[in-house]
Amino acid sequence: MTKDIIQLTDLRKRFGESEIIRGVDLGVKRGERHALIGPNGAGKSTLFHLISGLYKPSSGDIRLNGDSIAGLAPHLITRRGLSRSFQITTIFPRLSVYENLRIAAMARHGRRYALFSLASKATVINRDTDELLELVRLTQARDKFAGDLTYSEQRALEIGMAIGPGADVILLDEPMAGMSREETHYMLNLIRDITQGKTLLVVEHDMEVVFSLCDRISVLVYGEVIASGTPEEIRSNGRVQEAYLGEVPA
Ligand SMILES: Nc1ncnc2c1ncn2[C@@H]1O[C@H](COP(=O)(O)OP(=O)(O)OP(=O)(O)O)[C@@H](O)[C@H]1O
Repeated sequence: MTKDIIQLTDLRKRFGESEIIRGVDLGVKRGERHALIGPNGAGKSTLFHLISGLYKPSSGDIRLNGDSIAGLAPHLITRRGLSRSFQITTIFPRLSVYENLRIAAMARHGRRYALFSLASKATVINRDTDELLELVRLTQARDKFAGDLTYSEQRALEIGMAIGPGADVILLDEPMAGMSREETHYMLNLIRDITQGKTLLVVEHDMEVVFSLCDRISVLVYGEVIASGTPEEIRSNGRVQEAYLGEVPA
């Protein structure tokens, strides 16, 4: 089995005349935390949409665990063990925190679940939901409407929804967007915890977060990966310094 759990090969995406993803080769190793960074409009969200199945590639390949998932529908990709969160909030505001997470926990058992008896279904799902509540640190808020949570609690719930189905690979799109320093710190610890033993691919603009959280970083500029490496390698890369104009922490 390949070491790369996600493998992109000469991946391209065109919208009409414009090629937004221009021949991306990228490997994400099993068990690593990998950041995808790049200036606004570089194509980071587009790349996430391609990996998670929201967009179909114009050409090239996407492999998950060695198998091609290029062009598969999002729910089929989730079933193969890849979940993502979105920049926009995807929780159900008029359901409680517990009910939201219960929906995500139900997705964990897929078709196998239909074979359980009613009683064991309830037991397994309640256990998984309690575990999720604790993992995203929302046990105190379990009975609140999701819509009444603070902003950072909503983002934590959203991450819970993304990991609920039990994915090995988690894609997070700007998890720190709009957060204060304190909230960022809280979220950073939470992400460290929930991605323990899993693979994380994260798009994030906060360079301090990227450099402290991730094992490897890839830099996307105008639809091309200009560098991929450890934080040290990325920090000392001339092309990255040029693209970032000193935003990379020393
Ligand atoms: N559906 C679409 N149709 C046409 N152009 C699109 C579409 N989606 C994205 N683009 C274009 O692709 C380019 C890359 O957009 P994308 O949102 O992927 O960048 P990004 O790196 O995620 O930016 P940001 O950091 O600002 O979120 C932009 O120029 C955008 O206008």
